[in-house]
Order: sequence, then C-alpha cells, then structure tokens
Amino acid sequence: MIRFENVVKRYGDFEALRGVSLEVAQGQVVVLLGPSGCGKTTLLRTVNRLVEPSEGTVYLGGEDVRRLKPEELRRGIGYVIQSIGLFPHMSVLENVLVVPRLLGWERSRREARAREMLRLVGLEPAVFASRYPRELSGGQAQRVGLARALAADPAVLLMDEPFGAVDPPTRERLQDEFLRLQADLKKTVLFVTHDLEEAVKLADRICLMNHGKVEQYDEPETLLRDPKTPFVREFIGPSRTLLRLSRIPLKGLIEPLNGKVPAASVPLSAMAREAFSVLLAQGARSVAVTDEQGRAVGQVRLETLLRVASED
Ligand SMILES: Nc1ncnc2c1ncn2[C@@H]1O[C@H](COP(=O)(O)OP(=O)(O)OP(=O)(O)O)[C@@H](O)[C@H]1O
Repeated sequence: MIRFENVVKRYGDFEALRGVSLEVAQGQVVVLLGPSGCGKTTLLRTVNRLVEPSEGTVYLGGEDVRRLKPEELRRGIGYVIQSIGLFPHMSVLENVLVVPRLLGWERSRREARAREMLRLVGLEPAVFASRYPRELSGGQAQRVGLARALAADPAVLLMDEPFGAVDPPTRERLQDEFLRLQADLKKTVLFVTHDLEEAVKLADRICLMNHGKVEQYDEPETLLRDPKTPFVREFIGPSRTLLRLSRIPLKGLIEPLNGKVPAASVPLSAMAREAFSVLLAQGARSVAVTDEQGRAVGQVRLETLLRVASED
C-alpha cells in the first residue's frame, strides 16, 4: 500500500534519510521507532509530500506520490500529530468537518459523519460537539484529532507521536481505543513513536531506524527475540523480556488447578505480562486464571512465565 524505494533526504550536507526502502502492507500498522533525530518524522512526511525526497520514490497504492497533487493526496490521507493541530477558533464539530467540507460533501451527510466519528472515538456529540479546543483535556483533544483524521474515511493514516503529549494512563487508554478501532477499520497506518513499549503494543511490524537508515524491520516478537544488530540489541535493552511477555497470550500457558486456587487472579484474555506483574506485586508463585464469569479455570506458574520469557 505504501512503498518507499531508496528514499534519501538531504538538508545541505546532512542526510536525514540515507536510502530507506520499506513496504507497508494494506491494513497493517507499521511503527517507525528510533531515537530522536533518526528520521522518523521525515520519512512519514514524504508520504503526504510535506517532505520531498532528494532521491528515491514513494508509492501509495502503486502510484508515485509525485504524480498526485499534494492537496488531493492529503485529502486521501488522515494525518494525526502530537500537537493535534486543532483550529482554536472552531468548535469540535467544525474541526472534524474540515476535510469533508473540503471534499464538498453535502451538509447533512458531513454533519452525520462528524457526529459518528466523535462517537467512535468516545466523545458524546451532545456534550462535546459545540465545545472549543481550549475546553478539552489533552486526551479529549487527541481524540478529536483522530476523529478529524478519520472523518473522510481515508485508507491511510499517518500518526506522528499522536499520544506523546498526554499522561501515561490517558496514553494507555488512547492506545487501547486505537487498537479497538483499528480492528474494525483496518486502515493502513504509519505510526511514529520513540517509545518501545508503545511500538510493541500497537505494531504489526516495527521499523527500527538509526541515523536515517533502517536497522531492522520485523514483527515485534521477532525484533525482541532476535535483534539483528548491536544497535537494535542496545535499543531494546533490558526491557526485552518483559516486552516479550506483553505479546504472549496467557491462554497457551495455563495449567490445571491441583486442588488449591491461588489467591491472585487474572482474566483468561490477559497477556502473560499482566500475570507476571500480578505475581511480582503479590510475591506469589502462581496466579489463578478466571473466565468471563469469574470462575477459576486454571493457573499460570511463575516458572512457566520465566521460561517462555527467556525462550528463543
Ligand atoms: N528542515 C530541516 N532542515 C534541516 N535539518 C532538518 C530539517 N528537518 C529535519 N532535519 C534534521 O533531520 C533529522 C531527522 O529529523 P526527524 O524530525 O525526522 O527526526 P525524528 O526521528 O522524527 O526525531 P524526533 O523523535 O526527535 O521527532 C534531524 O537531525 C533533524 O534535525
């Protein structure tokens, strides 16, 4: 869906991108990850032509983006940035309406769509539609930004540190909501972050960059299990084990209860990491696993978690 072919970007003598080739498949979330200044934002912006490559080509749906007018190109791409970029003098509803209006949708259709999008991102239109951006919390403003990006139903979303400016609990909630939405909407998403944990949580594939180049492009599990270069190994660092657990469903690790039900419990739908955190917090050796009715259906032992965490 998005293809970068040997993309180079120079600013004077400095090379911000040093030959990036990468393919983002339709419906996938690809996270661009890496330290500050490695070129993530620059690469992202070549897609909607806010940055023009010095060399190489970017294809969108098989078409060289240079062949499309920037305005037309951008109307087909949702763009969400950290500072949100809401227009302060427009209400929430008007902000979400911006692109449908540009597209010339007729009034009742675009208003219905804007309300639907607000509902989708968890903002009740009756409460929020007529508010102004200054009357929103950081998390709410970020949701409006997402609703606006989704309003014209673009196939592609570019998200540049969209959850970077909110506190950690809000950030987690927004991430969960993003995953829930993405499961239905199946957009092709290019997502920039410098937070490894966010990348592991959200990505179908992670592109780890360093100094304008791709160090490794892989599924999160593979990146964590099998770092290809010393840079990748160091970037992942000691969090590797815990992060791997956050990708492993608890379901496959359950053993029968042998008479005794452990005091602590986690739901069947949890990831291994959650069980690990509970065990550490309680200083326990095993944790009960409960079904939707809250019945204990088995247990997971600390040894099992430690074994799968260190398995190659
Ligand atoms: N217009 C510009 N002129 C000169 N240098 C630039 C310009 N834009 C970006 N750069 C440089 O290119 C490099 C890559 O920048 P970019 O914004 O892509 O990094 P990033 O990986 O997104 O970093 P961060 O996580 O800090 O946002 C940086 O060293 C930056 O200073």
